[in-house]
Amino acid sequence: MAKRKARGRTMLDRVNNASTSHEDTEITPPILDALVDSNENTSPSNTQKVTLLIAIKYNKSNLKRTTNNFINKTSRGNAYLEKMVLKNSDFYKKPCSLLDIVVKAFIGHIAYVISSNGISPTNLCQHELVTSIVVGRRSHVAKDKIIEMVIPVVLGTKPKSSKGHSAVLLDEDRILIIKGNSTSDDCFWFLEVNTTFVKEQKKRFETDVVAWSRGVIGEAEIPIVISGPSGVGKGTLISKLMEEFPSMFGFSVSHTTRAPRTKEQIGVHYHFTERSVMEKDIEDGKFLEFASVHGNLYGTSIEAVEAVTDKGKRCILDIDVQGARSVRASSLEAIFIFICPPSFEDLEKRLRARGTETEEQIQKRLKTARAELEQRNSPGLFDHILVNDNLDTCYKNLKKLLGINEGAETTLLPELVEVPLEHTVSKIDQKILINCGNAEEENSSSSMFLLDLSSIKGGAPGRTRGLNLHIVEPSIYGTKMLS
Ligand SMILES: Nc1nc2c(ncn2[C@@H]2O[C@H](COP(=O)(O)OP(=O)(O)O)[C@@H](O)[C@H]2O)c(=O)[nH]1
Ligand SMILES: Nc1ncnc2c1ncn2[C@@H]1O[C@H](COP(=O)(O)OP(=O)(O)O)[C@@H](O)[C@H]1O
Repeated sequence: MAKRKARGRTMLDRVNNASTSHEDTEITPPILDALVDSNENTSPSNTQKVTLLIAIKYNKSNLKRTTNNFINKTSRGNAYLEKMVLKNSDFYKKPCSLLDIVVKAFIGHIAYVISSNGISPTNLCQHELVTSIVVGRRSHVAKDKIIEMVIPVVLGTKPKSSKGHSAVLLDEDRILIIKGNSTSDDCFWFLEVNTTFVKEQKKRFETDVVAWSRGVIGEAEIPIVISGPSGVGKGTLISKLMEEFPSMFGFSVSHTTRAPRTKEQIGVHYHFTERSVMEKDIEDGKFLEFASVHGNLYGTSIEAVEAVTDKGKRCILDIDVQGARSVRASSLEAIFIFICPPSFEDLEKRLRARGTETEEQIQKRLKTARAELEQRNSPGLFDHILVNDNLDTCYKNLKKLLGINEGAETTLLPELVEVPLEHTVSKIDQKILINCGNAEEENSSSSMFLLDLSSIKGGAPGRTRGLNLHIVEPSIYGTKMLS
């Protein structure tokens, strides 16, 4: 540790010395000066795949830089340093708080600035991680290095307040953010900048888009989409599954504009909402899918799916066939099951016996049901079709295809560990070494973790699953797996 620190200082000094002329440059938001341009010796000849991350602490009184810690890694072995200069410009509506830690990652010509504390022109979220994206077109660089700044549309639930974080550029698609002072269930976040989902959203919004996805330790299974005509027994089957395996499954609570039924609870069965509110949220990209069913709007919010995954549970979605089609077309990986009635007459009987709809509504549902039943064999849409004739038999078949054995164990949540504010990270292929030891102690072995990202799945919209976290035990040159 001590060695790494000393080497870092030397490299930073070199850049400082090589570029002192930039010290006084007045810099436009967001306060970046890509000094690397003036220092070709340390910058790679072309900057297509370079990671550069520096965390700097700023002092409230005079905003002087004090280098706290930096990590310098490149995916090609090339390395260059870049310095950030922070000026107390008009850009800041308020003075910097005591410690602002800024982390920046370059992907090609784009610099992603991830700040802990309000480094954003809007400066709205003082205590939230705020994402700004800065596009610096280095080929057109004149005096001022940064010629364009873009605040992207930020999708997904953001990480909550953090005093500091480090970051690792994983590939050209996503940046891993490690929050300090957090436990491992809320510590690992992915800022997706160019994944398939983000690319789709960029087209949709016609602007820059980034998306947050929380990393979940362990092998959470992919979500289950259950579809089928109204009254076939979807809700009944889902309730049985959740009652028998409460720690294994969680229900994605949809939004709907329809009125609640007598026994339905807000936030449990549905989030009942106004059409105008829901339409605005859809417009803002908060929904994974939505559809107009029987004259009402129904939709699955990204947050609804994330809320289940965050609890380490497997998410179940009860959605209509249009919704299933949208999810299939999206980047959310899932298993798709269609529940079929033994006959149309049985379906009608069940709908009537349920007694929750007026005759007019029943007629609407039956009409839709015919169309839905026709689509069950639509190529590539459903993975399984289950006939719900005898309820117990159908339930057994459902459990079988989900791979649940009789008397299955409930899911064990992984042991939690804490990553402190002060930590360093390094990356070797898909493995991230997180050193939380005291920098002054050479053999601070007690808090070193290895985060293995080689089997990650999912991602925005929704969580990134399959992270494996190990405690590194240098004394025996081994690791202990936590997930
Ligand atoms: N696309 C989509 N469909 C949904 C969603 N939530 C519920 N649905 C579907 O909307 C339809 C009507 O649901 P509901 O009003 O609860 O009536 P029920 O199916 O007769 O109990 C059903 O086919 C549900 O699967 C959703 O979030 N998205
Ligand atoms: N296999 C079955 N045989 C007879 N009735 C059933 C069966 N499965 C469900 N039901 C009943 O049918 C009605 C509709 O079921 P429900 O779960 O509400 O359907 P959905 O959620 O698909 O609209 C309910 O009254 C339920 O008790």
